[in-house]
Amino acid sequence: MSVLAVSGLNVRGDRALVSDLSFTVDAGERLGLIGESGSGKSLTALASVGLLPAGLTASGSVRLGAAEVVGASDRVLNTVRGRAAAIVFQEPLTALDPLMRVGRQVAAPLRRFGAVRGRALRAAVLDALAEVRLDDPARIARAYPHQISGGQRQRVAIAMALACRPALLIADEPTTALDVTVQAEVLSLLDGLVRDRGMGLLFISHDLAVVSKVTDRVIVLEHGVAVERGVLTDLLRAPQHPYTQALVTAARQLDTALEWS
Ligand SMILES: Nc1ncnc2c1ncn2[C@@H]1O[C@H](COP(=O)(O)OP(=O)(O)OP(=O)(O)O)[C@@H](O)[C@H]1O
Repeated sequence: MSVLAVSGLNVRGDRALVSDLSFTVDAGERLGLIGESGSGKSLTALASVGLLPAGLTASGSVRLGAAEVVGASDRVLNTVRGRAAAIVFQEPLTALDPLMRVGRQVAAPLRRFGAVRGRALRAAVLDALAEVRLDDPARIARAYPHQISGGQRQRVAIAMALACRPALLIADEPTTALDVTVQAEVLSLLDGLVRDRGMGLLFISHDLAVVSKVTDRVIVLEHGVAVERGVLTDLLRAPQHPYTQALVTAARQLDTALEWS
């Protein structure tokens, strides 16, 4: 069953930003959306949950769980956001309130979706922080976002996204702002959590090497248009579109450079 079904999606501002895009993500399936900066990846993610910025409009169809997102009211969207899909953004501070202790922030979705209170809620917060492999969850829960590292903040953002038990996790460049070692740890964390929970994953990145670590199937976006799609290993072996060929060559060159460094 599809947890997300996008069909003929168009996003427009004063020009076409995403054009006639169609794809599905089934439960337990991982789809990578790859393309350079400005290719429409984030807008696709935002349109999928009905969060396009003001001034942009979507047409076509986005079915998220049981709801049609395109044209839906906020009332309808609020019933699916969080539960049907949760998003992790590149910059974890987007998801975190700088003035609120981490524990209270993680508690909010747990209270809302898990209906737990009091001591059980405090225990659930610590469990959620431990699940994203944060050492000393009690200390992290007491901290303000600026008192923990970028990697720890991204783990907290992941814990908050997962607290709603979403059927689909949308991860928009979740490791781009992190240094390479932390990046690898967070990718392996995401990989394990998605597998354990049987969630669908829509993983967005400009980096083919990163996408190849967590997804099996990819769509290549160029100027808002899907120019190639397929199983990642096939695409790496025999990219068809010139743009995909350029992405694969660039990733190989980087790999070779790293091997030699
Ligand atoms: N609020 C907006 N109003 C007008 N145009 C926008 C708006 N947001 C994004 N765009 C344009 O839409 C296009 C796609 O943007 P999008 O953020 O989806 O790209 P992206 O592939 O996610 O890139 P990046 O990796 O840099 O985030 C870009 O040309 C961008 O300038």
